[in-house]
Amino acid sequence: MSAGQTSRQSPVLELHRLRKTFKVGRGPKARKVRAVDDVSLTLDKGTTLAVVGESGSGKTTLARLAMSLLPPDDGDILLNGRNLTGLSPRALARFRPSMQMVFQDPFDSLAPWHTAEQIVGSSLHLRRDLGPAERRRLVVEVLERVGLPQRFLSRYPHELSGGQAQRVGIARAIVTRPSLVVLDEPTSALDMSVQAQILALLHELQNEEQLSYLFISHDLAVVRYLADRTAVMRRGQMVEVGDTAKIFDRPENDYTRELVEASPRVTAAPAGRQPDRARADGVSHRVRKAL
Ligand SMILES: Nc1ncnc2c1ncn2[C@@H]1O[C@H](COP(=O)(O)OP(=O)(O)OP(=O)(O)O)[C@@H](O)[C@H]1O
Repeated sequence: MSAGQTSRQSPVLELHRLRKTFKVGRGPKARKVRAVDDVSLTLDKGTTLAVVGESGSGKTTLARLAMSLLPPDDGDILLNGRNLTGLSPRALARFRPSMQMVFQDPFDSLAPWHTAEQIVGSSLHLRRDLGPAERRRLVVEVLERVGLPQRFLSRYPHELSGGQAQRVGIARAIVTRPSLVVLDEPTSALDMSVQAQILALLHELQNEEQLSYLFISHDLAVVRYLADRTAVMRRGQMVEVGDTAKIFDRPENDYTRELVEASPRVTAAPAGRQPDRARADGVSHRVRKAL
């Protein structure tokens, strides 16, 4: 497909036969690592697609490709039907507000010398139509939306708890009303009770704003809570993808089965019961209690 081509009623994100190889080491000891090897995936509007797999399986590389932060060696990336592959950095910049990311460690991802207002407002830098008052109004609104009242506007990251900092990270991501939000282990650096609050917030925001999440995670209990569909990666390849309940209850691939069985906190949903994220059947007992 050619760059910039569109199609109607397409998924929010389409990854088509993506490949990415890294060269590791130098000289005669140099070798190639196939970080992402022929991976195709789609993400529909208002849904969550989780990508799981052991460390080094290629999840982060796939997320960076999806965000067009890294060029693929081969394959296509389509956002709302537009092919982003091969676009110049300048052309790509126009799509940046539509693709946002929430990072694992909120403190690492927030500039320490900026206030919450500046951090969230930075996402709006392309909105030249906004005057200072309107920009501030949007920032106040989104911070309230994530549970931070106006007094947080002037706070610096070091004046925030982990959960509050992650709320600022989420506000920064959603203030542009993005088509795609990549959640890169957004709760794994947080305390368990805070984790549950952030998950509940992400779930609520998705329902209200029809957000589409590509969710990278190690925590299968959390995946079961948040994801409609789950893709399992191993050594750069997609070994299985499907509805989350099916992946967890009736995995077809041996590796998926091993992964699910090795995660003690993931329980099977009761027979005959439809997966319902709101009931949080599969979420760990501790997270469920806190929700
Ligand atoms: N910039 C890079 N240069 C060289 N090799 C890389 C680079 N980025 C990733 N890799 C390699 O690609 C493979 C996939 O890495 P990736 O970080 O995508 O996996 P992951 O599943 O996200 O792992 P983790 O869960 O530990 O974050 C690994 O073998 C990794 O060492």
